[in-house]
Amino acid sequence: MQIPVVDLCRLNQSSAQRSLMLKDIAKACRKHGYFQVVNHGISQSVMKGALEAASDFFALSKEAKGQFASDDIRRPVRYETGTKDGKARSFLKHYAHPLSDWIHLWPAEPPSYREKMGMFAIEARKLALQLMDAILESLGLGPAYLRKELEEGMQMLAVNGYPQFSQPDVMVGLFPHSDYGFITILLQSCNGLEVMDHDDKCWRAVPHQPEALHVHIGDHLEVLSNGEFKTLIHRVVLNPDTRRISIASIHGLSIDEKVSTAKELLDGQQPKRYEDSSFRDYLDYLHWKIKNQRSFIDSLKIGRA
Ligand SMILES: O=C(O)CCC(=O)C(=O)O
Ligand SMILES: [Fe+2]
Repeated sequence: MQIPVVDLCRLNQSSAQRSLMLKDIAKACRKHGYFQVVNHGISQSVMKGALEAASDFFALSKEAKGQFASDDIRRPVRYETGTKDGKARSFLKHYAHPLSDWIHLWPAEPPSYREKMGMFAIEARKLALQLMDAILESLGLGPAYLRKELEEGMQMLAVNGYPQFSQPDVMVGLFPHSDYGFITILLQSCNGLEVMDHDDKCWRAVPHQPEALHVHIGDHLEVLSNGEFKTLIHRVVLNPDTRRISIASIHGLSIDEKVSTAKELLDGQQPKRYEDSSFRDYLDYLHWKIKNQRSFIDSLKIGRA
């Protein structure tokens, strides 16, 4: 499969190169809802360090990991594990921005966890701000659109561990879903991520490319763009050859800041198609959601009860 690739080198070259890159970004976001980014500025050692920290965390005793266990999705640091309903994933989710507000709540074991994961969090955020700037500009919203709000925005790291398993019809890693934020930057240790094609609705595997990072659109960018860019449905299949680690860095506005469709994109022909909502609204929605109810993004669509 042809994966759209964005080379970030071109961001800082001539303005002609930059506008070509913005066109590539807009095309990838509109047609696919995802792309791979290369020359992104995050060093191999920082990426390797984060994957090692994650792997060392998952190798800790049940008791050590259990102190973070909770099924209250509103907690800022939360561990969950287990094989249930045909899926097998362990994860540690933690808020990551502003780092000094949260890092002391992250695991103190393994001893290098905070440092290695913290480095990745900082670098991923820098990249996310650059990408979001470019994505919003590519939508026709002036440069620096929402920059202050995004700089003060939230970052959540989902650190995922999946077992090796070779029967995809018996057990998967993660069921189809979309992420709530503007964008997700994903680092993966090996294959396993699959994305749903916007056109034919078939699943496509996203190959692991060690030097690249996968980026996809989340619910709140669909809202901001009035549906011009669609959130990406994705899932994880278990790898038959090896255990798998992934780190998803999810970026959005701060917890109580409502995301509204950009007024610049609305007119008589293009009425507003989504309700405003914040990250807290998303958490509340998931908290109260009755099984099998609509997804968060569907719940925001206007006029489609
Ligand atoms: O493990 C992956 O590749 C994806 C993880 C994911 O979708 C998530 O944490 O939201
Ligand atoms: Fe996800």
